[in-house]
Parts: sequence; structure tokens; C-alpha cells
Amino acid sequence: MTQDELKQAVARAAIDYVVDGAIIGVGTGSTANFFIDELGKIKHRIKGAVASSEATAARLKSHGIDVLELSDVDAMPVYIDGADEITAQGAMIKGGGGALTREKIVAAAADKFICIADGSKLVDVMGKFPLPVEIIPMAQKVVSRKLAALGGEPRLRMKDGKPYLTDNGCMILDVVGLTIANPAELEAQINNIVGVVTVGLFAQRGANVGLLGTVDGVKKLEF
Ligand SMILES: O=C[C@H](O)[C@H](O)[C@H](O)COP(=O)(O)O
Repeated sequence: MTQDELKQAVARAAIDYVVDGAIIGVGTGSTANFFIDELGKIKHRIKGAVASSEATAARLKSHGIDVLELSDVDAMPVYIDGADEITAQGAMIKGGGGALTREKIVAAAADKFICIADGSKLVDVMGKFPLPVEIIPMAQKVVSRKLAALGGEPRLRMKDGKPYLTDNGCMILDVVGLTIANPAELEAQINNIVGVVTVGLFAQRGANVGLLGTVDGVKKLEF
């Protein structure tokens, strides 16, 4: 099976978590895109969706799914999104696609986080994938120094020869070399650096369910 087929399989499995008549939170990335395509097939069952990025909003709309502003939503039972890495405890690294801040906000508004990923994303200790940190542009140097003091090596994310900018107009530092022994503690520590908008560690509020695509089928983890 290809990686795309594994992503498609978990996207299909995630449809079981869609609550009829409710508003659903939708993540960003290639796995979330497969989920949106599946959601399009059952769009009559939901009231609408809240998107975690402009790209996700556009894809939802292309399927004729109503996209609501989070500020207009009072209840959201489920948020469904991918991850760059996930542990057996449900902690994740996210933000490879640059949508970490809105993803964390939409996830925080949902009762349950369902993480969908191909099985290669499951790790014992996170940190092989560079940790994305969204920052206010003027804080680039000062935040970089603080991240280096934590043992990391921050690299400014670039796109087409220019700093990559998020949907929020902010920059991203991708940090390699950090020891992520205690994800929740590191999340708090990095979020506490002045100039940081969001760190892509989702540990204080991790996933409730993980659906992981393997050659033997979709493996379900509950946290
Ligand atoms: O910013 C992007 C998100 O956090 C994605 O959920 C994450 O990068 C995983 O993406 P993919 O499903 O493409 O591997």
C-alpha cells in the first residue's frame, strides 16, 4: 500500500466519528484533505465545518460544505486532523503545513481530537520531525536565541526564496535537535517565550483517538 492509500484508509475510518447534525472542526494537510473528500460524500449529514486554514476552507467549500467562523460556533463535538508525529500517549508534533496556530485554536474548541495519520507517524520519542514554532516576525532573532538556549537549532522556514508566512502573517522557525522527553512541559516552556505565537507541540491537549493506517488495516489508539 502506498502512503496515500494509508492516508485514504484513515480518512474513511474517521467518518465514523462525524456527529450527525453537528459542526465539525477540520484540520490541514494531505491526510486532512483526504478526509475532506470523504466528508464531501456525507455533507448532508452535517451542519457545517470550521476550517483550520484558508486551504482547508477552500477545499471544504469546493465540496459544497458550509464553512463557519469559529466565533459563531457554540458547540463542536469533534476535530479531525493529521499529525507530523504522534506518540502512544497521544502527544503530537504538528505544523509541517504551517497551520499549527489555527489548528490548536479549533482543536481547543472541540470536545474530541481525532488524529488521522499513516502509521509511520507513530514514534516513541518525538523530535525527529523539526518542531515548528510560529513567531511574530520582529521576534525572529530573540526567539531563535531562546530556542538555542533550550538546545534547539532553529531554522527560518522559507518559500520561493522568502520567509514563509502563515495565514496569520507570521513566520515559522523549524527547530531540530530538541530533546522532547516531556512534551507538555516543553510546550509550556516554548509558548512562554515572548514573541512565540504557538509551538507545534500538542501535548497539553493531545489527541483523544488516533487512527493509524498500516498494511494490516487501520489501528485505533485511545488516549
Ligand atoms: O500544519 C499542518 C498540519 O499540522 C498537518 O496536520 C501536519 O503537517 C500533517 O500533515 P500531513 O497530513 O500532510 O502529513
